Parts: sequence; structure tokens; C-alpha cells
Amino acid sequence: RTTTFRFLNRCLRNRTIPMASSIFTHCHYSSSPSSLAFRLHRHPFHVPPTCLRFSFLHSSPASSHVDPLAAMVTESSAKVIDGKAVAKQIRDEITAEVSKMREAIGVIPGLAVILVGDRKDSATYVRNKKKACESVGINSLEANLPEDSTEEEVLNYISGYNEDPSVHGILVQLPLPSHMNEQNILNAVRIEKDVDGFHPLNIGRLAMRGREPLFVPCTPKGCIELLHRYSVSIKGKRAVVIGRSNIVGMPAALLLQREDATVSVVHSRTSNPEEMTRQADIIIAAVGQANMVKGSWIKPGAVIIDVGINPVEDASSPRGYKLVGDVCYEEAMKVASAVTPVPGGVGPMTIAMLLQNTLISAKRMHNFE
Ligand SMILES: NC(=O)C1=CN([C@@H]2O[C@H](COP(=O)(O)OP(=O)(O)OC[C@H]3O[C@@H](n4cnc5c(N)ncnc54)[C@H](OP(=O)(O)O)[C@@H]3O)[C@@H](O)[C@H]2O)C=CC1
Ligand SMILES: Nc1nc(=O)c2c([nH]1)NC[C@@H]1CN(c3ccc(C(=O)N[C@@H](CCC(=O)O)C(=O)O)cc3)C=[N+]21
Repeated sequence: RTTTFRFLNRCLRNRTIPMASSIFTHCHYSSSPSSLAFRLHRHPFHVPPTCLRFSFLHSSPASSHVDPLAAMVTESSAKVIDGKAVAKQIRDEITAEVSKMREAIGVIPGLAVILVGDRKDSATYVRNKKKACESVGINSLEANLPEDSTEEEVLNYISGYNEDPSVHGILVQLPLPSHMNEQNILNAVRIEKDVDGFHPLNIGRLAMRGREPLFVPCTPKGCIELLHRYSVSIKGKRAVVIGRSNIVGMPAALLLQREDATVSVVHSRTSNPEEMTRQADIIIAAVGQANMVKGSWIKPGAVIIDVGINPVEDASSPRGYKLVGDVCYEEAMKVASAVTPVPGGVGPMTIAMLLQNTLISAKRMHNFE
């Protein structure tokens, strides 16, 4: 530790950047900013070059009037919540359970995905879901319908899958083309197969005390799972959810409340979202605005779950764009105690939770375990 201090102090004096050195130094502590239990930690890819600015070189409110050593400690110090690794662990658990079930009762869980239209991002997500199913031994069925399909055609596919005993989960990829009524379509999925958890009856049960939904929506479930697996306590904490969509923000707020957090929801009409957000011990951001949540929005030591997936132009990437979250990652790393990266945070967890919901469904239908 002493060596690290000396090294970082030297860097500070010289205003050089330790990450640029070959020794992968990343100043890291694991609980709160007041903790001095920091240690050397290897972060091979999570820290983009812009993270390497020192706090005292610019004036973010969270880092002004601190002495250089403290500035150094608060610099790039949050823990990275590695959703990709946790998702892998969960997929391994699912693989084992799927094979146990197949051996015991000869049932293989099946997931049917309905994709309407040719949005590139939707096609990518569906492809990823299919790959993930294969990786754990879940059967996947796919219906690709043209953009100009009628609502009735989609409903026919849903009825077919509702009746098909080899299908335990049905997912209709959103968004649907604008000429379709999303409500009618989501309502048509049999609730016992609603692995997305979007059916109003499932959401209603999620909202009510003493009731249990058959399925919890995958993205919010993935967020909570990350908090659990990183031992972040939720009970009694102040949580702010930014965004109130049916698929992420609203169910995320309901789940946090079920976990005994005190929850506020920030949306596009909230006056002073920054001040609201700064109260939070836990922030879930699901807005769809690249880098909206700045360092100054974050209470020191808060835990941040960044759901946003926003493409931004990037000439240096082979695709011509890169994905960033709703939270300014570099700034959050300096103020928060733990942050999910984008990509590699919530996204992989969403898919892992979909597989988990499909397994839960198959088990329930066959009274297994
Ligand atoms: N990682 C994953 O697995 C997933 C990621 N996503 C990503 O999460 C993000 C959100 O998705 P989704 O919930 O579907 O998006 P929606 O567009 O449906 O909802 C966005 C929400 O954010 C609110 N909002 C928009 N602008 C602002 C603002 N300036 N200040 C405060 N609130 C604002 C909106 O408020 P209002 O209600 O007032 O309009 C709305 O409630 C997207 O980037 C999406 O790609 C989505 C699903 C899964
Ligand atoms: N019925 C329905 N259910 C959904 O769950 C649903 C949906 N419709 N429509 C679209 C959103 C979006 N969504 C994502 C899932 C995984 C990643 C994901 O795996 N992201 C990777 C990056 C992927 C990449 O590099 O392109 C990551 O964050 O690391 C992202 C987004 C699910 N959604």
C-alpha cells in the first residue's frame, strides 16, 4: 500500500497518469469513499482513457476542496459491477439445472421469440438471445415476420405458441411496428408463458403487497440481481429510478420498493432531476439519453446501475459507433462506490434473466422441484 501511495504521489506531483504506465495500476476501494481500504486492482478494459483525468485538474463539485491525497483516492475508485461475469455465472447455473431436468424428466425448456420487422438492433438482440439459449441447452424457436404484417398475424403466432407444449416462454421483441397495438399483443401472451413479465396481470401482482407475479421483468430483475450478488443492501436505502417505462423504469421502482428501499422516480417532467438524484444511495438509470447523469448528480458512495444503451458515433470502432450508458461513466467512477459499465453491465444480465425465467416456467409447468 505504501508503495502505491508513493507511486501515485509521484504521479500527482508530476501530473502524470498512472494508468498509462505498464503496471495496470487502478486505485480501487470496495465499500465507501471514507474507507481507506484501497488496493491495486486490475481493470483491463473497463477504464477508458478519459477516466484518467485527476479530480484536482478540473472542478467537479464532488471533488473540489479536497487535498491531493484525497483527490487521488476518490479518483477512478468505484468498483466495477461486472454484469458480463455475473451473467456467465448465472448461465452456468442454468446449464446445470437444464441438464438435470432433461435427465430426470426428459423435458427441455423452450423459448419462442417473435420478431416483427427488420430493425437492426432488434435483430441483434434476438440473435443474442438465441445464442444464449443454445449455450445453456434451452430450445429456441423464432418467428420472423415482415414489417407490414398485420396484428392478426402476430396474434396467430402467439396463439400457436400459447398452445405448443414444447414452448415454456414467449417473447415479443419490442418495439413493434407503429401500426400495431402493443397492448393487444402483450395481453395475448398466456401469463404462464410471459417470461418478459410484461403482461398486465404480472405487473399488477408485482405492484401489490402480498401478491407474487409469475415472472419478474428481465431487465429490472437483472439490476436487483446485480445488487444482491455484489452484496449491496437495499433495505431502508434511498433509491432513485430515472425513467418510468413499462419495461424498465416502472417495474424497477416496484422491485426496489419490494426490497424495502424508499423509492423516487425521476422522469422527463421532474423539476430538478439532479437534486433528486443526488439524494440516492442507489441509482437505476433507464432513460435512453447518453451520459445524462453527471458526477454532480451522484451522492459520494452511491451505487449506480446504468441500464441505458445508447449508440454514439465512434470512428475508431469497426461498427462506426460505440455504446454508452445514461450515466457519464468516467465521472461516476470518481464519485460512486460501484458502477455498472456499458456494455458489460445490465445488458448481459437481461438475457441471463430471460433464460432463468424460461427455466422457471418449464419447471413450474412440469412440477419439477
Ligand atoms: N440493458 C438492457 O437490457 C436494456 C436497456 N434498455 C435501454 O434503457 C434505456 C431506457 O429504455 P426504455 O425504458 O425502454 O426507454 P423509454 O424511452 O421507453 O423510457 C424512457 C424514460 O426516460 C424518461 N426520460 C426521457 N428523457 C428524460 C430526461 N431528459 N430526464 C428525465 N427522464 C427522462 C422518460 O420520461 P417520460 O415517461 O416522462 O417520457 C421515460 O420514462 C434505453 O437506452 C434502452 O436502450 C432498455 C431495455 C433493456
Ligand atoms: N420484449 C422485449 N424484451 C426485452 O428484454 C427487450 C426488448 N423487447 N426490446 C429491446 C430491449 C433492449 N434489450 C437488451 C438486451 C440485451 C442487451 C445486451 O446484451 N447488451 C450488451 C451489448 C450488446 C451489443 O454490443 O450490441 C451489453 O450491454 O453488454 C441490450 C439490450 C432487451 N430488450
